[in-house]
Amino acid sequence: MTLTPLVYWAQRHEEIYLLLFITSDALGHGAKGQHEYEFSLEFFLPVKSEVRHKSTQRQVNITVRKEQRGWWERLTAQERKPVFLAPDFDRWLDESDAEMEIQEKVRQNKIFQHHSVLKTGFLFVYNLVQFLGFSWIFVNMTVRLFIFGQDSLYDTFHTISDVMFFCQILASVEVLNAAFGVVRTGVIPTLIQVVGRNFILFIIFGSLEEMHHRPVVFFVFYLWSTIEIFRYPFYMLGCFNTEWKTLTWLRYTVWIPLYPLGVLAEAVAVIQSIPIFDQTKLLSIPLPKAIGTSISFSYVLQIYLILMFLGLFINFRHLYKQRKRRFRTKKRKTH
Ligand SMILES: CCCCCCCCCCCCC[C@@H](O)CC(=O)SCCNC(=O)CCNC(=O)[C@H](O)C(C)(C)COP(=O)(O)OP(=O)(O)OC[C@H]1O[C@@H](n2cnc3c(N)ncnc32)[C@H](O)[C@@H]1OP(=O)(O)O
Repeated sequence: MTLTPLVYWAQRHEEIYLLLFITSDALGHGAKGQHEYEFSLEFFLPVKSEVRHKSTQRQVNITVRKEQRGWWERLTAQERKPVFLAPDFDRWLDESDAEMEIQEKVRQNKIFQHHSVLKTGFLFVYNLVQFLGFSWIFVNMTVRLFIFGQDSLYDTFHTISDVMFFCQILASVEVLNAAFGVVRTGVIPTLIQVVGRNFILFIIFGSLEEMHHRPVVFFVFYLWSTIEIFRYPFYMLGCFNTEWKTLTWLRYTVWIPLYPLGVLAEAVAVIQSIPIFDQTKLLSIPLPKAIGTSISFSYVLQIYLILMFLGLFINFRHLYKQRKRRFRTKKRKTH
């Protein structure tokens, strides 16, 4: 038995919406089981041949595009409305409301485009500044290593630290970017990365002069900057939705040896600093007079050593997932 569905309709200047309700009692037939549904409409004016539709078990949504933009005084060519046809009040708008809806969409679109240009510009400049900073660090350290050999390991802090301070303070922006959804990444891995590095830079190296001449500074700075000279240009290309395959591969591969080595170098720095904090009592936590002593900062460092390996585990897993995701989907243009 062929049934006629209930058809609800609404229009916009460019489209017609039809909503078909497929119920067995459509138009009062009250029949059960599987049925065929059929209806025909002669539209008021010509429409385009391509039709979009989405169905669920009980309804079908159809969108038909008008051949010419405009407002129709009715849906069908014949003046008498077919019995199965009714207005879709959920989507019904009169002509002026539909016009306002279009204007609102255009306005929203403009705002979105404006925001998107600002966001891209901001990210591009941020990544460029970081790239230049870390490149300067990397090139400077490499050249000094070639010229001065082993001696260069002992004065890394004095030659490099100002630029490293600048880049790492600026890197805090990445936590905000992640937190406010400016980039599609997790807050926790970014926070671990930024807090972890800044702890080493400002507390271990920055506050202890005794650490400034240690070769460990060289290894930590070199490992940090090596990944960043690939990561930031990768993001710069990403701002324009493009990529260079080799760079992508490097960004998502070089961390595999660098990250554990980086954490190892940072751990060595923390371990080397423990006796210095013990001797100097720097940053020690004072206790009430009744107890009469203070807690050495080295206890905090021991806890930090454990956190470091936890951080390593979380970020290693995160980077591994990002790598898998990246090499699974190849949706970007390649150059
Ligand atoms: C809660 C506080 C606890 C503190 C505990 C402290 C524990 C300490 C542990 C410390 C361990 C840290 C050790 C570390 O310092 C050692 C080293 O760094 S060694 C050197 C090697 N290191 C690395 O390789 C890591 C480098 N860093 C990173 O990769 C990132 O910082 C990280 C957050 C770890 C991962 O990056 P992300 O999640 O952003 O991954 P993606 O690159 O895949 O990006 C995801 C999407 O976001 C887009 N994006 C991200 N940033 C930008 C940007 N600046 N500009 C434009 N676009 C950006 C990116 O393109 C991706 O988008 P899409 O998916 O569309 O391509």
